[in-house]
Amino acid sequence: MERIKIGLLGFGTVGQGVWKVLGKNHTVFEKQAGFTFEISKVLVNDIDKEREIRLDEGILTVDPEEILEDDSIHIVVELMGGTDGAKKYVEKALEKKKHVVTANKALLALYGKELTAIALKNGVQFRYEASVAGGIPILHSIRESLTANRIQRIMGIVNGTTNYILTKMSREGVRFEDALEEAQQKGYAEADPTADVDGYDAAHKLALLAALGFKSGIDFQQVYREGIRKMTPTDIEFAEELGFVVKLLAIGMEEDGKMELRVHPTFIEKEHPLAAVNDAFNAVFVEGNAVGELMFYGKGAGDLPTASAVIGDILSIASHWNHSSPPSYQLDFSETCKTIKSMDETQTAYYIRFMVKDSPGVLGRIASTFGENGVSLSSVIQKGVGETSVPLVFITHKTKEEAVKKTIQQIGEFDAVTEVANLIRVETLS
Ligand SMILES: NC(=O)C1=CN([C@@H]2O[C@H](COP(=O)(O)OP(=O)(O)OC[C@H]3O[C@@H](n4cnc5c(N)ncnc54)[C@H](OP(=O)(O)O)[C@@H]3O)[C@@H](O)[C@H]2O)C=CC1
Ligand SMILES: N[C@@H](CC=O)C(=O)O
Repeated sequence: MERIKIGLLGFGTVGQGVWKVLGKNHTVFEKQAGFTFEISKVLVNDIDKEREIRLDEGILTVDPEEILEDDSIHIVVELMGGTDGAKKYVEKALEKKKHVVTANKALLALYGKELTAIALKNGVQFRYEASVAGGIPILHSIRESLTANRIQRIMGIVNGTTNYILTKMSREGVRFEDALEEAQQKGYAEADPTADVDGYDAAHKLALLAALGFKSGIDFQQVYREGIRKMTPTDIEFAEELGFVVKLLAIGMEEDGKMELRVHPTFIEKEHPLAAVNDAFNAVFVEGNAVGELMFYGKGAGDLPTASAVIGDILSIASHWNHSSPPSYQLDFSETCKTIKSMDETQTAYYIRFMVKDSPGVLGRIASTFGENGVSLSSVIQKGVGETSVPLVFITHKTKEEAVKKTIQQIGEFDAVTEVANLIRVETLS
């Protein structure tokens, strides 16, 4: 049986996952693909580092040229993360006419268009199913299975680390720092976890989903992004009391050629299908004009689920091995980017928490200011009578963000208001 040699760039959580799954299921792959697969070289930073899997001497290297210049290696799998080094190596691999598989959403969101063009020029495949939602086959589904639709909405929990942190904080009252450390130990977090916590990772994934779903180019800088650092135990308790759970949502919509692309912590009703998605699980809700509403659910991070998607890509490449023109599996990176709406134009409901001096008439004055700006309210909660500064919480009905910001600015100037403590968007089912 012919042997396909693979060079791995990176042997961390996902790289070792790929090694394990290839070892575990290799007979199935051989039968299915008609090839044997061998990981012949693995690039790392530090050969002597303690790892769960110890490789035979000679496989690990710190020299990328041992993979990129080796003509017997046909597939390069980039699992090192980061953008600069990864871009340089992926570019070179494609120029050397090697197929490339990557799980690196940051790389794709910033340089996907360029790399796709190089792959096309060299007649090789460039695949990245693992880059969005780990083990969930979401890119393939949108790209292939849902192609008969005009996709109108994509909304999901696409970052396992933040979902793990929010689940632990809400259910077990675990501190933010402790929950993050657990997520890092489990291999969910990026090498620099600010990418998770500050919403960059989810924004990279949303950019890719939008490119594919809404058939647009990507301008990553225009994706609105907020992370979960501002989530306090106080806001999580209010969410619970008001019948909501907090999730970091990636929301994309397209209408009349205009896209809305935003990532932010969101209150969703407990009955919402995404409310039941906990720990490092991901879920992506897709709405198409023929199929209606769909929801994809599964493990969005971790060694084996991510390896499942990476190896799926390797097997797809193998299934077209001797074809003269392999299918172009490209996102629509080549298209120009559709207009992206500003946040001021966005319409949603809001949770707003002020800290106020508990004096007569404060609540009435604040409520009237909302009314004067055309923002109608659906709930109000005041806590801790008689204290010097107490929380006063409002939930608005759906309204334009511009009006909400203007109202908050006016209220923030009242003497009785000591702090505009938080603003969190609310997505409802209706
Ligand atoms: N973890 C997850 O659940 C998921 C991760 N991804 C993506 O997969 C990729 C890999 O993630 P993950 O496995 O978690 O990352 P890790 O940090 O666990 O592993 C990174 C690996 O790459 C090596 N590496 C990093 N930079 C260099 C460099 N400049 N030169 C040589 N080797 C280098 C590291 O070497 P050394 O071992 O010596 O430190 C390590 O082996 C990332 O793009 C990530 O976004 C995608 C989906 C899920
Ligand atoms: N750090 C990412 C890993 C998968 O993409 C996450 O937490 O989702």
